[in-house]
Amino acid sequence: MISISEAISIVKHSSKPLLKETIKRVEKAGGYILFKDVISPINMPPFRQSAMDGYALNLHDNLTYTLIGEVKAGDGHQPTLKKGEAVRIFTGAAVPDSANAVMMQEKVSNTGNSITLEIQANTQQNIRPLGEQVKTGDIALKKGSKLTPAAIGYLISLGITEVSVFKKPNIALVTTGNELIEAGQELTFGKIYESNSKMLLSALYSLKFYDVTLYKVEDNYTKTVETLQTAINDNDLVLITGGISVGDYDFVGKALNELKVQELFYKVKQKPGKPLFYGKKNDTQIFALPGNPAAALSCFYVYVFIALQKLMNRDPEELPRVTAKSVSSFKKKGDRPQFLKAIYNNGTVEILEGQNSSMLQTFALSNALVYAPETFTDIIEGDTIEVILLPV
Ligand SMILES: Nc1nc2c(c(=O)[nH]1)N[C@H]1C(S)=C(S)[C@@H](COP(=O)(O)OP(=O)(O)OC[C@H]3O[C@@H](n4cnc5c(N)ncnc54)[C@H](O)[C@@H]3O)O[C@H]1N2
Ligand code: MOO
Repeated sequence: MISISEAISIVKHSSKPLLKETIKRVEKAGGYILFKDVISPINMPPFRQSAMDGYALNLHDNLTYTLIGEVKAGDGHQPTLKKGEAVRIFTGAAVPDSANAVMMQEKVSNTGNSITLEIQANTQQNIRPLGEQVKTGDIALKKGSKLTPAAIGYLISLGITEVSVFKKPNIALVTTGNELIEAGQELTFGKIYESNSKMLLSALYSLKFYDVTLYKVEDNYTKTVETLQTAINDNDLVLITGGISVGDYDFVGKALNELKVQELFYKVKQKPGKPLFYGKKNDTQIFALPGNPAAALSCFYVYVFIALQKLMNRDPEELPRVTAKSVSSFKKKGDRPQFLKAIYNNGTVEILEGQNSSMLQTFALSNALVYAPETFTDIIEGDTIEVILLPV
């Protein structure tokens, strides 16, 4: 049995960025990382733009200008202004080539055929130059940039519709167990509703991983081998729940062995999640999470999260940890370090009742996990303790 810190370090060292390219529609590429530089196909702005509602001027030494026309946003015409002439203009409209300043209308009095400025305009005032943001052929966004909402808007503003991005992993979620039936069906005696797959699917979606395939397998050795083989062949990351402990019908460990999955660790000194398995086959990473739902989710946040971040070359590698003052007391049993479901609030933390790894009710109220190391026996109200903040 290895320690939590050893297990974390093995996951960190064994997961590498998935260096595969995929092409995405820009509007669907939020959260992805650019695989290549994006070159701008146009100047932005594509023409000299007015930044104000007002008047475009061909400057001269006098404050009064003759009004000769109008250009609205979207107009394609280009009036020619002689020195001392002006056109009415609006924000976003093309400034005529012959105009060299725009004065906002608040600083102008209009007499009909002419206008008078309160103060003289400076050359190029209130004109957004052609290509001010980016020029045709320049790098608009560099390889490695994250596609934030602003980046999506920027690329679309350049007329770009598709981008090359780092592929996100294809993820398999495999549930095992004869006792599992799908919510919506009648609950017969001895069965329970299968919740791990939807719970982990939701956790993956919230971290923006959408390429997830669900697999279900009964407690049958041959079927477990077949299902895991397909899941491993077709995916970059495989998350299995259940069947990893020592019972006669826990076939996951034996199946992974038959499939020649390289074991990187099995069993971590922690509560919950002792029978956690982590391994690799070729470039596919495999986590066998304990079937107990709260243990599966706790392992997801502490270990699988790291693998996901590393696959995407994202920071931070681990969920944030802070220290907080406990507002509750907790009696720790046994010598395994524990992750405790808790509510963190502004520097304080409340450890909840009901820490059993079969219980999701407590987890459903939590936004944090308290880390109680091996050396702790009891946590007393007022103690300063380490807290992992969950992305909920
Ligand atoms: N003799 C021993 N027995 C057990 C040990 C041990 O060391 N020696 N460890 C216990 C610990 S700790 C855990 S954690 C569990 C892990 O067992 P498995 O990973 O093999 O999981 P299962 O036995 O298949 O299921 C455990 C529990 O979780 C329920 N479950 C499973 N899958 C789902 C699902 N998809 N949705 C909802 N609930 C699920 C299942 O019905 C069981 O109640 O082993 C202990 N035993
Ligand atoms: O490791 Mo188990 O998760 O304590 O029930």
